[in-house]
Amino acid sequence: MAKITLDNLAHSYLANPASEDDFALKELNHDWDDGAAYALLGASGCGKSTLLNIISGLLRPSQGRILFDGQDVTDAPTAERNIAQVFQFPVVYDTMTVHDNLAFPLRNRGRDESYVAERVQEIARMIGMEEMLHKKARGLTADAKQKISLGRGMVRKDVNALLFDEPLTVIDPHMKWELRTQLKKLHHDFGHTMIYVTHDQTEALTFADKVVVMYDGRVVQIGTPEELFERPEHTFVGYFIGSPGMNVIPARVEGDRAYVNGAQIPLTRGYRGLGGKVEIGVRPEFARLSKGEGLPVKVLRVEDVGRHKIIRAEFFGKTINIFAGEDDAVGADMNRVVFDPAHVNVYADDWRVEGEVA
Ligand SMILES: Nc1ncnc2c1ncn2[C@@H]1O[C@H](COP(=O)(O)OP(=O)(O)OP(=O)(O)O)[C@@H](O)[C@H]1O
Repeated sequence: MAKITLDNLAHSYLANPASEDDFALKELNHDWDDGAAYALLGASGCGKSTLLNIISGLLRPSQGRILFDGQDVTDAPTAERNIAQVFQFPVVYDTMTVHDNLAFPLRNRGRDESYVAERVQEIARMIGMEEMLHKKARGLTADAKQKISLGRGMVRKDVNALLFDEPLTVIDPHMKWELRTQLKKLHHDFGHTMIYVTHDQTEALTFADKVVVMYDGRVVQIGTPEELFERPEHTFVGYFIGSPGMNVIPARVEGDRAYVNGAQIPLTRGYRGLGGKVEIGVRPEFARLSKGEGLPVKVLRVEDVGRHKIIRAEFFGKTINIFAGEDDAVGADMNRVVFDPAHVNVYADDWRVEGEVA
C-alpha cells in the first residue's frame, strides 16, 4: 500500500493551454493517506477520469508530478505502478473458470498454488461466488462477471492502490448495496489504499473515509461525509450532496446578521468586509416551518418521503426546501421559516467564509 502524492498536478488536453479554462484538471496539491478509502465524486465531465487515469498511468499529466510513497512515478507505465483496477464494465477471460479468473493475478506473479487456492477461496466467499468457482465465465450474467472483476482486483494484497472507475454501473440495484458493503469490509480487513470514482453521492458517502468532490476540473473539498454535510466549503458541495441539497440564497451579510430583502437572519459568527457574490447556505434539515417566528414563506408543495416530509416553499422569490417530521402537521397558518443560526453557512463567490466567533 502506498501514500499517493499529487504535487502541483494539472492537466490540459490542449497542446498549448492559454488559460485556466483550458485545463480539464486544475492545479492540485495533496497527499492521499496510505490505506485510506477515497471516493472521487462529481458530475459528468468534471475531471474524475482524468485524475484517475493520471494516477493509474494511462495519462501523463501536462504539469506536476505523482508520487507513490515519495517515489516519482510520473513517467512510469501502468504495469510498473503495481496497482489493481476495476472498470465500469467487466474484464474477464470468458474461456477460463471463475476460479482461474480470480487466480490469474496471483499466478501471473508466480505465487505458489497452495497460497492461490487459499486466497481464491477467501475472495470467492466475499463476493458470494464459492458455488460457481468451477464454472466457465462465459454465459454468466453481467452482474456475476463484474463481481469476478471486483474479486480479481482485490485478490492481491501487495498492490500500491486499488482503483475503481464506477464499478457498480452494471450491477443490479439490489446487489449494489451488498457489494458496496463488502468493499468497505475488504478495505477494513486489508487496509488497501482505495480510490473509487463515482457520480453517485450515496455510493461515495457509504464507501469512503474521505470524499474528494470535484467541480469543473477542480477539487473543491476533501472531507469526511460529516464535514461535507456540516460545512460544505463550496456551494457546489452544498447542493450536490444532500437530498435535496443545501438552499443557497443571495444575501447581504454584516457582522452577525444576514439580510435577505431587508429581513434579518441571525448568525453565530461575525463577518466583515465580504466582497463579490455573497450568499448564505442552509440545509433543509436545519430549516423549520413555524407559525409565529422567523421570516415569511409560502408553502408550494409538501412531499412525504417516509421518514420525513420535504416542503417546497417560496422565500423572497426563491424556491427553498424545508424538512419537517413525519408527524408534523403543515397547516395553512405555517407561513414562516426559521433557520438554525449554528447551521447557516456564509459564502463569498461560492467559497465558504469561516467568520469570527461572536
Ligand atoms: N481525450 C480527451 N481529449 C480532449 N478532452 C477530453 C479528453 N478526455 C476528457 N476530456 C475533457 O476533459 C474534461 C474532463 O473529462 P473527464 O472524463 O475527466 O470527466 P469525468 O468527471 O470523468 O466525466 P464522466 O463521469 O462523464 O466520465 C471534459 O470536459 C472532457 O470533455
